[in-house]
Amino acid sequence: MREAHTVAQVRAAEAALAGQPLMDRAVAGLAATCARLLARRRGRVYGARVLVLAGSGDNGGDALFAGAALARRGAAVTAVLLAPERAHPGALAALRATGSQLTADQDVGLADFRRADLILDGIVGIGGRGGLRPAAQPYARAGRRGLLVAVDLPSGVDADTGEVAGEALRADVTVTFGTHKPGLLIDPGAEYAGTVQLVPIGLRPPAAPVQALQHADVAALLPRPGAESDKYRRGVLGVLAGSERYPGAALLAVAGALHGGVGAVRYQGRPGEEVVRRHPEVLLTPGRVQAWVVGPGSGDEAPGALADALADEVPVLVDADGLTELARLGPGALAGRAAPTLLTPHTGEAARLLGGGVTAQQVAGARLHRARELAERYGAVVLLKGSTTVVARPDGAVRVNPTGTAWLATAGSGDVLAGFTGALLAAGLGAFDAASAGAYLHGVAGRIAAADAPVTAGEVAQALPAAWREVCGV
Ligand SMILES: NC(=O)C1=CN([C@@H]2O[C@H](COP(=O)(O)OP(=O)(O)OC[C@H]3O[C@@H](n4cnc5c(N)ncnc54)[C@H](O)[C@@H]3O)[C@@H](O)[C@H]2O)[C@@H](O)CC1
Ligand SMILES: [K+]
Repeated sequence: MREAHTVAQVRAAEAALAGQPLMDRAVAGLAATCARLLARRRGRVYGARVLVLAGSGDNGGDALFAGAALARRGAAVTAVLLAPERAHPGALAALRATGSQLTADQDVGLADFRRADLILDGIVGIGGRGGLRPAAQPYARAGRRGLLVAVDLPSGVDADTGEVAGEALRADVTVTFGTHKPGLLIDPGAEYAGTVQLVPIGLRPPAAPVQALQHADVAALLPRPGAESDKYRRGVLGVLAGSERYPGAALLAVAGALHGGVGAVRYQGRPGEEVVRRHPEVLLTPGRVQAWVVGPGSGDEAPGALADALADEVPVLVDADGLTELARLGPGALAGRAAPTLLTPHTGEAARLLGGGVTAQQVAGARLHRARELAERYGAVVLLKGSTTVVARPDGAVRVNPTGTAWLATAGSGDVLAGFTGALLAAGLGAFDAASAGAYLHGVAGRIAAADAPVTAGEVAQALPAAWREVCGV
């Protein structure tokens, strides 16, 4: 599991270790990574051209110290100071002692930026506020041929949220210290971070408010039938999806559901005959279910379908047209429910649920904040889909999904996700776990099915068993 902590938590954990050589540990890890990258790229560190961009705080200090370490191994290092009068004095002295060039001339800096083999972005770290300052902005736009290594996080990315106000430096590798920061896991910030490497420095932060699960974590959550299981004990999922107008959504939601570890899927929507023709395993008779999926392709039938599902005191996953109807009704529609509700909006649906003129673009730019806001307002677990899928609980706990491929942005992909995740709910997972495991496996299936080429939602559903096997290591 990757864990991410807020700036305040990092500061508190650092304060608890006052007197320990935290910066030395950070710099040692940073310099070792840079040396490894240079050796891989050009065979050796000796003779490499390295540019250090150093701001006014300890982030700049880390970059300058690492530059000094590389200079001692024969790299030709230039440091550009963005706030010369406030640069870290000890780190400046260390770099000066190697005979490296120091300058405050940004034209020299930009020329070196374009031709360096490796650039260290130490403009600003967890102390950064409010986006890049004007002196740093040209570096976010300039072309380059070398690798860019962000120190702790890419300058311009908000550490706590992943939001980017204006511009940010785009890194190939981010070397982060002590713990991940939420902004490294959540888009748009995550996109700027490249590959993230964690350098342990001995911090002991509290429970992480933001987590990213990995294979073993998800494998531990997935349902496994015991010797005593029969189809009813493994759970039955009810699907209220599809309509005369949109029968495809029903087929895809059911296709996802059939791979989600339930004993049976009970389809209660309109195009029942077609569903059974394609999926003969499906039950059409009414009866008890352990969870509902409602909304994909429900069209005009969404109001009735949503009311039916919410009236049943079992977990309910609301998607697509169900969400549009819920946005019309408002959070009050969920107020009386004792069983969990899971909402799976894309950014447009999330904007509608939030109301008040919030746009899809605003949701995409502040995923963490908006997912938490929705979860709190509706008292429901929210799975906010998109370039980084974020799962938020009403108490603010968040899991960020690390799997997926841009090819998953295809028609019907969300229907498969809804059916599959609903099945995990019916199989007994809590809403937070079902949402995180559902998004995770759906992303792995997308990658397997797409293999770097366009993919259909049906193919993603077919790849779910392979994803399940990969994640469980069988
Ligand atoms: N505190 C510690 O124990 C450790 C800190 N470390 C490093 O220290 C960094 C934090 O250092 P600081 O607290 O000095 O903070 P930073 O170096 O991140 O930035 C603070 C400085 O940048 C200025 N600043 C704020 N926003 C800016 C912006 N948008 N553009 C330009 N300048 C801006 C501030 O005026 C302040 O002088 C971490 O990111 C990490 O790199 C590591 O060495 C590990 C140990
Ligand atoms: K930085």
